[in-house]
Formats: sequence, C-alpha cells, structure tokens
Amino acid sequence: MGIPQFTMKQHPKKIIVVLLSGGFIFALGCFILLYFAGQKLVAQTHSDSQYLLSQVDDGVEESVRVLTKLNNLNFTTCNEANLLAMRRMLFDAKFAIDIGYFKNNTLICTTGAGMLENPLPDNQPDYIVNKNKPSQIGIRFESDLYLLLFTKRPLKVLIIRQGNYNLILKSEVFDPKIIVTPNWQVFYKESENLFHLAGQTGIHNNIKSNDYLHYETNITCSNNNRNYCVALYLPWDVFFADNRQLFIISFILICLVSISCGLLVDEHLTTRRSIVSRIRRGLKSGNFYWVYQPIVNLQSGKIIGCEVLARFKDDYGVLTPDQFIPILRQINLTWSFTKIMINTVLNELESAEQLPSGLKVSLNIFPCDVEQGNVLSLPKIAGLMQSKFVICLEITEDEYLDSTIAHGYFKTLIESGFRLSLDDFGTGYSNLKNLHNLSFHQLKIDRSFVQDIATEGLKASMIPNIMELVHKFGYTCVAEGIETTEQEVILKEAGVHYGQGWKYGRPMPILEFKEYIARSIK
Ligand SMILES: Nc1nc2c(ncn2[C@@H]2O[C@@H]3COP(=O)(O)O[C@H]4[C@@H](O)[C@H](n5cnc6c(=O)[nH]c(N)nc65)O[C@@H]4COP(=O)(O)O[C@H]3[C@H]2O)c(=O)[nH]1
Repeated sequence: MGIPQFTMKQHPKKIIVVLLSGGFIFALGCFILLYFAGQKLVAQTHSDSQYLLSQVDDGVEESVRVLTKLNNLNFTTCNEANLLAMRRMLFDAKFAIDIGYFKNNTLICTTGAGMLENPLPDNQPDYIVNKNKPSQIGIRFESDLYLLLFTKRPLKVLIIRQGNYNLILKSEVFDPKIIVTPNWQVFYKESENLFHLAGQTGIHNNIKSNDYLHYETNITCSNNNRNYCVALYLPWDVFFADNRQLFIISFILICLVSISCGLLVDEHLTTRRSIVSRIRRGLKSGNFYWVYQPIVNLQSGKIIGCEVLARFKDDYGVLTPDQFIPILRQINLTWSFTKIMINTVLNELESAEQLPSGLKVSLNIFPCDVEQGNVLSLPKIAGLMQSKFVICLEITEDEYLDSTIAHGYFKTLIESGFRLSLDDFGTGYSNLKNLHNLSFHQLKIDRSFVQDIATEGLKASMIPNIMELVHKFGYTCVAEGIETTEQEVILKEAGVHYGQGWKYGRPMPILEFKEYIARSIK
C-alpha cells in the first residue's frame, strides 16, 4: 500500500524559517566576505606602503652613497675630472637624474648642463637637515624645478645636498605602477613637522583628520630611517575594481550557498513534517493518545464496554487513523505502537477507580502482529492479565488471518483469558472461512452496513444473514457506526446484541469517559 497523499495546510512559519535561514547565511556570507575584503584591503595598503618605503630607502641610500663618494674625491673646483666623476656616478645611479657641483654655495656645473655660464647661488638653509646627523644630507622638495637642461619642462623633484654636491631625484621615481594605491604621499617627519617629498600633498593630513575610513589608510615610517614615512589612502571602489572578479565570484557563491541552505532547510522541514517522520517522532514524543468510545447493550441501553481508539496530534496538526494506521504498517512499527497503546490505556484505566469491573475494553490489534506472533507476548503483560476489565482484542479482517499459525496463536490468547472480536466484518477477506477456522467470540458489523440502512441498500439487506451466522457460531455481535434511532431499532430487531456509535457517544478522553460511566450508572 502506498503512503496516502496528505495535503497538510502549509505551515506559515515554514516559509519564514526558510527565508530567515537563507537570509542568515547570506548575511553571514556577506559579513565574512566583507571581513576578508577588509583584511585584504588593509594588507594591500600595508604592502603598498612597504613597497613605497623600500623605494624611498633605496633612493636615500643611493643619494648618500653617490654624494659621499663624490665629496670624498675632494675636488675644489668643477673641472673635466670632476664632471667625469659626477657623470660616472650618475650613469650608475637608478634614481638620480642630475648631479651638480657647488663652490661657495654657488652651483657652477651640473652633469646635464656642464659648466654654467651663469652660476646659481643655493640656499643651504632651505634644506631639511636631520638634526641628529647634520653632516649627512639635506633634502628639499621642489614642486616645479626647471632643470637647467630642460628649461621648458618643470619637474617635481627632490634636491638632495651634501657638501659640495647636490643630486636631483625625480619624485615620480617612487611611483611604481605595481602598487594598487593611487593616493600616496612620501614625507619627511621631524618631531611634529612634516615635509612633503613625493606623491600627493595633503594625504597625511586628510588621514589624520579622519577624512577616510580607517582600513582604507596606512601611515608607516621606514625602519632604516624613521624620518622617511609614507601615508596612503586606498579607496574601497579602487580596491573593488582591482578585485572585481574575485568579489563577483564570491558574491555569486554566497548567493548560491544561501539559496542551497534555504532549500536544505525547506527539505529538512518538509521531511520533519512528512507523515512518516511525524509518526516516528510521535511514537517517541508521546504525540499519540487514546480515546474511549462507549459500547452499549442494545436491549437494555446499558453501557457494557468501550473501544479504545488512537488519536495523533503534534505541532503540525492532527493525523487521523486512516492516515497513520497504514503507515505504521508500512514502516513496521505496529507492535511498538500497540505496546505504547497497552501501557497508556492500562495506566489510564487503572487510575479510574469508578469504572466497573467486568467492563469490556476492546483494543485494536494489527493482523500483521498476529501473523508475526507478537501477540503471544500479550499474556506476559501483568497489567493485562490482572486487569479487572474484560480485555477484548479486535482484529480487523485481513489476508494474514487466514492461516493455521493464527489459529494456534488465537488459541493461546483465548486460553489466557482474552476475548477475540473480528472487526469490520464484511469488508475484508474470506469472511466465512475466517468465521469457520478462527475461534472468535464476537463479530463486529462494519459501519458501512449500518449506514446502508437509511437507503435500504444491499449491505443493509445482508444484516439478517450475518445474524444467522452469528447465531450459528454462537458469537455475540456488535454493530458499529450507529448514529440514528432508526438504525438502532432495525439492528435491535435483527437481534444485534451491542451497539457502538455517535448515538451513544463519540470517542472521548478518559476523564470524560469516567464522567460518562458515572452518569450512566446512576
Ligand atoms: N461515521 C461514524 N463513525 C463512527 C461512529 N462511531 C464510531 N465511529 C468510528 O468508527 C471507527 C471504529 O473503529 P474501527 O472499526 O475499529 O476502525 C478503526 C481501527 O481499525 C483503526 N484504529 C483506530 N485506533 C487504533 C488503535 O489504537 N490500534 C489499531 N490497531 N487500530 C486502530 O482505525 C480505524 C478508524 O478509527 P477511527 O477513525 O477512530 O474511527 C472509529 C470511530 O471513530 C459513528 O457513529 N459514525
């Protein structure tokens, strides 16, 4: 038998849970992406500033080396030998573009222009001089120096002076194309004073006045000479543009992971809510409970017993026996279910002292548990054997019942004091064979026969024949599903002993059933 298709009302919380979990993963993914992007941005600014500082260090180191060497040659004037020495040094240099020679603080020759016709005085005090090492070098930024060689082209340069020589560094030499940061400034720092050397002016000040986001900026000074520093600003959008593909791929992955997570949660919730898993869980978490429907003597109208019927309710709603009974069979949990039923029902009935002894309590038993011999453990349940009630086992007609094995089991059950009732008579298999082979005490006429009475249908017309069989085999007979007085009268006339149905009471919880009994005993 297939699992019945059960269309449960869509749980409104489910869509919210799915959206929230997908949204949470998306937010988490974006947060992680932003975190790592931020880390990468910080690392990029750091590596850019380290690169710039290494350039600055190399430039300063080259300048000191060149100027020291030239000064050590001790030329006292600019002659061919001095110019040759200067040009050789320039040839070897990486950063320097021109070297000049001073006599009495007046520039008299340069590598580019040779001997000057009009010597130029230089203002030594303009240079920034490291107070701790005054003899070393002085340095100065010229925003638009017209080099004597290229008078029409002003250059942004650094002029570095030591002794009788100066050296010109084009500030663009620090501007390598391999760094990502477009906005950087190299400066010389002495106490609180900053002297711009290269790059964009004002970057340092903007950073200090918090014009930029913290992780977009970096200020670092050289390890070799703490006075030379770099300030740089790498804006988000530039960084993003540089890593666009990486970001887009990461973002798509985050979206995919979020959607997958939402789908997984959806799948998980659907499975949780599927009937099978609800039933499995329900057995463990006590979502099954049992109700009691009165059975009355049709002649006297007195209650003689009850049928115990299972109910199911969990957070997702109610399942009817028509839904859970076939599934319990399908997943082979019938016996576990029956054991829980017996435990629960015994506890409930034992706590109800006012119930009269001898009350017939009908318990539904699965035919497959008969076939598998599980019912043989019933006589070992002390609560059942010592009960003050008459325990009647209702077994639905089924193909399993038609077997010699079942016959043996039934014999044992009867010898142990159980009453046996053939349930739903008229709806199952090989009715007459079962009646003949298996020793039942009672026969229960299915409610479809009773409901047929109003329309005088074929089934209703068969009731007298059923009663003939009942009398022949010496059974008692219960008719189930009695709703009207008309049905009751006809069944009574047909000789049916007992009746069960809404006319006498719907299946009810134990407390209600106790009150029902108390009322009917009065
Ligand atoms: N229309 C109508 N219906 C009435 C009337 N009086 C009683 N009924 C319903 O008829 C069914 C009688 O139970 P059943 O024939 O043993 O048939 C039961 C029984 O075969 C099975 N079942 C229920 N509980 C258990 C259980 O604990 N164990 C086992 N093995 N089967 C159970 O599920 C079947 C259906 O149970 P329920 O849905 O509870 O349906 C019950 C009951 O609620 C009435 O006047 N009119």
